[in-house]
Amino acid sequence: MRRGFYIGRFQPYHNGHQAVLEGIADEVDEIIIGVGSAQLSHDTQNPFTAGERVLMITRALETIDCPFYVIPIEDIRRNALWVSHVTSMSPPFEICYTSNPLVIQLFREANIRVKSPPMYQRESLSGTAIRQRILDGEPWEDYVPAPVVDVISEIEGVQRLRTIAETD
Ligand SMILES: Nc1ncnc2c1ncn2[C@@H]1O[C@H](COP(=O)(O)OP(=O)(O)OP(=O)(O)O)[C@@H](O)[C@H]1O
Ligand SMILES: NC(=O)c1ccc[n+]([C@@H]2O[C@H](COP(=O)(O)O)[C@@H](O)[C@H]2O)c1
Repeated sequence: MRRGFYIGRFQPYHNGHQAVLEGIADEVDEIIIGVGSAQLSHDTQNPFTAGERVLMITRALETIDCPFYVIPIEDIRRNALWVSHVTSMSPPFEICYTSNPLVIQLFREANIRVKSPPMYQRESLSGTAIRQRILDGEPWEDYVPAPVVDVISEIEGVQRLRTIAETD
């Protein structure tokens, strides 16, 4: 059984993440998606709770042809221990997919194979750009899978982000 691990904050989960996961689905038998910085929510860079992000990802991947698990992972203060923390929370995996330089370094030092997927339309497909569009009142819905639009609507996420931004 070949499992791949993909980590991100997913604030929100967007079409770039979806494209990466569709690619990973062709390479492994099962996917583990780590929802990073799980303890963070209700700030302008991290508006959504871990549970809300789990909902976005689970619904967006409903039709993917690969079994997957979504697990929240809180940050810890010691980078040197972080990979052990991750592996203690996750089903076993043999390859980590990430483009984050610190994550690459930490996994390589732990002798876990790392692969960096290509970036898709990075100018528009980034959590930062999408949060800014929401705040600016510009259309953002085309940059995330349709179920993510539904989840953000269900939790009144647009209003939350705007309210938080006023006080942050
Ligand atoms: N457009 C994209 N195409 C492919 N991979 C992406 C894209 N955007 C982000 N990623 C990757 O997805 C993983 C998770 O990223 P993350 O959740 O931080 O998204 P982000 O869009 O970079 O968010 P933010 O702008 O909030 O930091 C990282 O490895 C990141 O490099
Ligand atoms: N010491 C730690 O807690 C530690 C170290 C490296 C990455 N992380 C987390 O991993 C995730 C990486 O995701 P991104 O690639 O989206 O930045 C983030 O949530 C980040 O906080 C945590």
